[in-house]
Amino acid sequence: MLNVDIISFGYGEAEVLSKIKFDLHQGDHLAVLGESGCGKTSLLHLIYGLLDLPQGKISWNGQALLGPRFNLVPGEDFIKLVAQEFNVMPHITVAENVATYLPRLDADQDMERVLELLEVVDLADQRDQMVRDLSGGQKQRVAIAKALAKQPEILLLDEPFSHIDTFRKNKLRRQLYGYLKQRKISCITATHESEEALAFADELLIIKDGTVDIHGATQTVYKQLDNHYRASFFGEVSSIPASYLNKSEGDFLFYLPHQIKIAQDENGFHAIVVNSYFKGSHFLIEAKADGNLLYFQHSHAMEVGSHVLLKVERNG
Ligand SMILES: Nc1ncnc2c1ncn2[C@@H]1O[C@H](COP(=O)(O)OP(=O)(O)OP(=O)(O)O)[C@@H](O)[C@H]1O
Repeated sequence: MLNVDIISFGYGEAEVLSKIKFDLHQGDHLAVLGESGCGKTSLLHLIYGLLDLPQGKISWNGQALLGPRFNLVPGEDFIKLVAQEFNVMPHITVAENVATYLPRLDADQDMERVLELLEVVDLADQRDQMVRDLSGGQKQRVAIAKALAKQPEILLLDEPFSHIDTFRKNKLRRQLYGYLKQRKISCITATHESEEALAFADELLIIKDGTVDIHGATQTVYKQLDNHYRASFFGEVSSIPASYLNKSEGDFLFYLPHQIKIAQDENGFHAIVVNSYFKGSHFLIEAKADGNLLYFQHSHAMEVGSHVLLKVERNG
């Protein structure tokens, strides 16, 4: 089990992370979400041991994970990090890159392992290509295969599919996260991609202003997207005055598009359609209720200026 207890961490005087405490069980997948600059990369680098943590403690199965002050070569054998500036060697082939960390005692066995990993990241056909000739997304996949070669117990992925097109992304995610689950490799991903977090992570951790905004099982967190910051990772957020909803919990309540519906009876609040955006399977309708912009889904485009009566359903 991974135990993270960051009391305080900063670069120099400025504090970047504080009071971040969580455990992650073997084989579980945690997705860390947060706005740019909130400290996701710093968190991964602390866990990996690229940074020293003066106040707090991080350990894996009881063994402290220490920074460069204590560990001349950062990182332990059982933990791998695929950083945003992925670490690949350009002047050797894809297969040779992946084989870098293998024991090299049995060439056939090594090649079998390399091919298995290249299948996971969909690069088997490129195995003899020089890495310098690959695209950014392909290099990123080589870095992932390389990190997996020696079967780590924990894999840290910083924006793992940022360079990869949507077309390929979904298949890769299924293959990679499926492989990690099957091998019980714990995984922490820092990501902006809520879809990936929802579909593949067991737990979500949302960081705000350097500290934990919410942490818990994915579906539990999803049911508690009740502030603007949290909800904004999962779609367009509508801020609706509590008075419209006859509620007294705060000035505004926050809803995602699928939680706002057209009311079929008179029990609703009025809004005026401002725009319709085609989303493929549906339209996203932008409407205004007094000065507040709202977003909801609808099966077809709506005429600009038309009146709608809306209601909300938190679990809709
Ligand atoms: N080496 C450094 N020296 C000083 N400040 C740094 C250093 N690295 C990061 N920071 C600062 O620490 C804060 C957190 O940065 P970090 O890269 O951890 O955020 P992030 O959430 O990963 O951002 P992004 O999503 O944009 O990658 C930022 O304000 C950043 O400017």
